[in-house]
Amino acid sequence: MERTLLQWRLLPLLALIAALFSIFFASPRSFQGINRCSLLPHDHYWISSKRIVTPDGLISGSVEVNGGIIVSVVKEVDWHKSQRSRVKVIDYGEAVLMPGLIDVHAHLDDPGRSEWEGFPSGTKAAAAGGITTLVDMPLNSCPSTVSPDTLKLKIEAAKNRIHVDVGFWGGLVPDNALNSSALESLLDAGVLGLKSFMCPSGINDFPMTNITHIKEGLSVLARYRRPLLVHAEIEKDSEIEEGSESDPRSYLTYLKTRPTSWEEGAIQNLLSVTGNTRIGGSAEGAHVHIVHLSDASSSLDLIKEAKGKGDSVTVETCPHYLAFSAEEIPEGDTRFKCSPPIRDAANREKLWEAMMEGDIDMLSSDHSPTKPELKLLSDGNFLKAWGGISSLQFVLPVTWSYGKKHGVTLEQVASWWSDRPSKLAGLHSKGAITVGKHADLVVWEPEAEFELDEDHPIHFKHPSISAYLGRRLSGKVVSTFVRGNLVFTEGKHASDACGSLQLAA
Ligand SMILES: NC(=O)N[C@H]1NC(=O)NC1=O
Ligand SMILES: [Zn+2]
Ligand SMILES: [Zn+2]
Repeated sequence: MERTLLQWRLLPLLALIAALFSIFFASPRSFQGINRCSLLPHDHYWISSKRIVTPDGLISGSVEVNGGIIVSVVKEVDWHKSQRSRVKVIDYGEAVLMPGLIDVHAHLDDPGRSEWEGFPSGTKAAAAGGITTLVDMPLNSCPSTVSPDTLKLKIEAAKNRIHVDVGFWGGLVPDNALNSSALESLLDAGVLGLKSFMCPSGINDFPMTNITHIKEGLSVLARYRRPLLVHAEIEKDSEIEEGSESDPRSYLTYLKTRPTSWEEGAIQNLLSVTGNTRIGGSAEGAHVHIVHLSDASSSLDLIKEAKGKGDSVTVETCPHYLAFSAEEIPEGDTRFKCSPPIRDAANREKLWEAMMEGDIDMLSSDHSPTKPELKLLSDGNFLKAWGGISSLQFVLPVTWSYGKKHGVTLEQVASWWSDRPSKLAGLHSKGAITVGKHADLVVWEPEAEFELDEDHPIHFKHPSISAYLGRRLSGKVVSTFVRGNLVFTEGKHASDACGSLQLAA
């Protein structure tokens, strides 16, 4: 008797607890309360768009996301009401839905030089620009990423501070290049591949490698099937005579210090060992990727020739080489200083031609900022200022704005910025809108124009040093999703930094 009474009293209480439980933990509102990684209170939803860029071409339809993964891609005509009755549908209308960009060449400078950029600001800028994965370069942080211990410092520094996914390249330097167990331990620790310089890097603890270092590095990389990225410039006599009275504020003076023969010489030297990467060669499985090509003449011809012979070689260029020309760089405007240098307008047109022909495989930002003091903006001395372009947030609109007149298609943009980079970095769960891949997505409006003035919210640390400031661009990023989390939309970021590390297994 007593027991039944107790049950009668307990039951309503239990029901109340159950109701409260369901309100707090199951409703969309409470989901938002606990998932601070996403601005969207849903884990399972559809995204509709009239222009979805898929590997099979542009479609009008919907993409279903569940648990951070793309679980279906359906054309509009095949999309039945029943499929979407119980889940959220976000309809972006005419805005383009594309795989998120993968930037395989960014210097985030963290730890050690986070006053130059840093993981939080750099990855926020990436999210605002539709970039869903960044691969961080091993130099400009302090120390450089050249060993398992220094990689560990990167991993620690990135913890809970990255708004998009991040992977790392390790450094191939004279200290580790001829020591296969040192390289193996760095590769075992999870770097996606290695990077080396054929000329001084400008960073003391990242010395340059010679061709023997590169050859040895490739033989280790072959076993891991990971790439070597190379800054291909080699020091030759400059066209400026010592002691001459050349004006350091003139861009032409700087251009003459790094002529095309520097790129050509390095590439010639580099390609003397890439034959080993051919099928049946001693370094089969390794791959050489030439970063930030600027010279569209003999250097490019050499690369084409090597590819023709079956060498495993790819090449990237950067939006700044496609947008700017030497002729238009104002006197003393060191925001445009980078290496290799931006060359003349005729070269820029040839770079575009190579992009359209497929001779250049992909794009990367080479976002390499510094403190404004080191850009020497008031001095305007091109020979002394830090070389590096700040562009991270704008690479998509820049590619589109300057590519339009060359007839660039949305599919090409997705190939240059997502598909090819995902393959280079071995990020096989990323890079395309297909079933089973991470739901890394960008929604953007190619037709929307905006003025990059002081009122435009810029998320990288030092907007004043960006050469893009003052430009009018077309292509506005509306939303960015990283593994299903809506990390950026309508100018706002999700509050928590929930990017994940992409370490090679
Ligand atoms: N250290 C570094 O970031 N260097 C980069 N800057 C640049 O303009 N080219 C580079 O390789
Ligand atoms: Zn470089
Ligand atoms: Zn770089």
